[in-house]
Amino acid sequence: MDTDVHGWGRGVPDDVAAPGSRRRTRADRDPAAQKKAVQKNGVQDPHPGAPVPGAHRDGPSPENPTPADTAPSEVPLTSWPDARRIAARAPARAVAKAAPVLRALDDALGHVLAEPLTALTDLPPFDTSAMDGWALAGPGPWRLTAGRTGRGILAGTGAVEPLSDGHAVQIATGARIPPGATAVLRTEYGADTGDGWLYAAKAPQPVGFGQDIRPRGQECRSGDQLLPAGTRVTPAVLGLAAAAGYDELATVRRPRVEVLVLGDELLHRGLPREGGIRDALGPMLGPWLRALGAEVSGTRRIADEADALYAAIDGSSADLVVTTGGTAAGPVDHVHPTLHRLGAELLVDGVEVRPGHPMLLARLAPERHLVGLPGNPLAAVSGLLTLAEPLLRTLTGRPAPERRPAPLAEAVSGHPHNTRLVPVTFRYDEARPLRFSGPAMLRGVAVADALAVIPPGGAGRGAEVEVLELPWSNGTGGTGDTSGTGGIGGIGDTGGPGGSGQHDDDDGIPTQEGHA
Ligand SMILES: Nc1nc2c(c(=O)[nH]1)N[C@H]1C(S)=C(S)[C@@H](COP(=O)(O)OP(=O)(O)OC[C@H]3O[C@@H](n4cnc5c(N)ncnc54)[C@H](O)[C@@H]3O)O[C@H]1N2
Ligand code: MOO
Repeated sequence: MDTDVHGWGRGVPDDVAAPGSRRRTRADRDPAAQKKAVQKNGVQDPHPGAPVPGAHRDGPSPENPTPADTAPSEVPLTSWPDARRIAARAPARAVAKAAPVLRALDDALGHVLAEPLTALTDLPPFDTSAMDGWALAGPGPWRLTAGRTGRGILAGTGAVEPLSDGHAVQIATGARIPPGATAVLRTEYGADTGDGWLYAAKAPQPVGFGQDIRPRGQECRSGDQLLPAGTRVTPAVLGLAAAAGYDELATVRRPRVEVLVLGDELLHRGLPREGGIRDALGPMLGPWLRALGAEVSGTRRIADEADALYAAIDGSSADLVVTTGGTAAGPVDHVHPTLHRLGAELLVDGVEVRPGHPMLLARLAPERHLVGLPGNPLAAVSGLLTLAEPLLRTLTGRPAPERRPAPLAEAVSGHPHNTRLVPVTFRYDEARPLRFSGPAMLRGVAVADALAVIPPGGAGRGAEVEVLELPWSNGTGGTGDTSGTGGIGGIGDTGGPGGSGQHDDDDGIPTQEGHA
């Protein structure tokens, strides 16, 4: 496509002309740019001691001029790695203060441990039989005893009688080992001759000391740390916690998030009509934010009207307000002016990333933030993963995920100065870029496992790039054959508009090998 809708590439040389400064002129898209610059540069450092790149918070200097010293409409974008760092650090104080929430085990799934899970008991709590068979004392053959119940020793019985040397008693898996027992003989290895004697006639080898006994504390001792704080509660964690003696778990309070969807053109039912299109973000963001650990208090549609947006943000008590649309310079793009009116502190105002560069992060109050996602749907996903994900990670007390690079299955062209986030699917341990990944498209990301982080300038085939896994991904290389799910080798390139051309989609970025 010839049109450059992104402010870079063929049509827009300003980035290219000033690669060192990487500034863009904001005045053409925002008449309030000068005001914003003053506000952004005049705020107090939210992280004393922490550098806040691109925000010019350190007072005037030749390298770091005041807005008055520089062209007033030029505001630097934040680099993509810095934007993620700033977002991750933004709410640190809130987390430190938040008291953990005690949740019953059956209410804790998906939450995050606020404290380490420490064993409240030894596991196993007593010496226990690993098999159904006979508990033995010393070498055989053994004189059989019936035990107190006449049925041998069952699991869950209280005190057990000691076993004297040369004797055997029937025992069930999980039952307590009687004092004096030296091993367990499995049912299938023993021969009960009916005359009161037991022989290890069918055992493949002599019965060793301690055989098929699980000693007390084999898995853990009381007081051992089983899991660190920050662990997400999975079904397996629930099982372990129960085994270790817990009835309830101390969990991190889930951050409350409210989603405000802006755009009078958005329809909520039926087919697109009369210039209107379906709201793709309302249905997507709530569940996605929940998958990132948030409690979503609601998704509201707000009219393209400044006072309505002001009232919605001002009246929200959420820890994080997420807006969609209205970040650019259109006549009804009210996000920037509204943040200004609210006296909000812009921590990030534009990021060197494609798609999604108009994304923003603001502090509304000491412990309340707003992430402004661009309206183009894939740009909104980019903003979600760049700003909301790190911020929610901190608010939910989760550690940063390990950086997992994956080799690219084919070359991906890059922006000259900006990071690109490209939907990929994992196939045979490689990350395959997906088609239909233009800023306004969701068809690629709907079948993606991750977004690959393409550094400025692009990355060649086989280059190891960072990947941001989607919450529902099976993990790098773990999915095996994904053909038919829209990968390059799947339905994505078998037809349809944009399905066979050299360009990926309307973002104008060639994705075929050799064009990077
Ligand atoms: N003069 C400029 N124009 C634009 C710039 C720019 O820098 N200067 N940036 C472009 C980029 S890049 C993006 S991304 C968008 C961001 O726009 P907004 O955040 O202001 O969003 P809108 O204008 O409201 O919408 C953009 C686009 O997305 C559609 N949209 C919005 N919400 C939804 C939704 N919930 N579901 C589906 N689609 C949605 C909307 O209809 C528009 O087509 O600005 C560019 N313009
Ligand atoms: O690049 Mo925008 O951020 O069209 O999507």
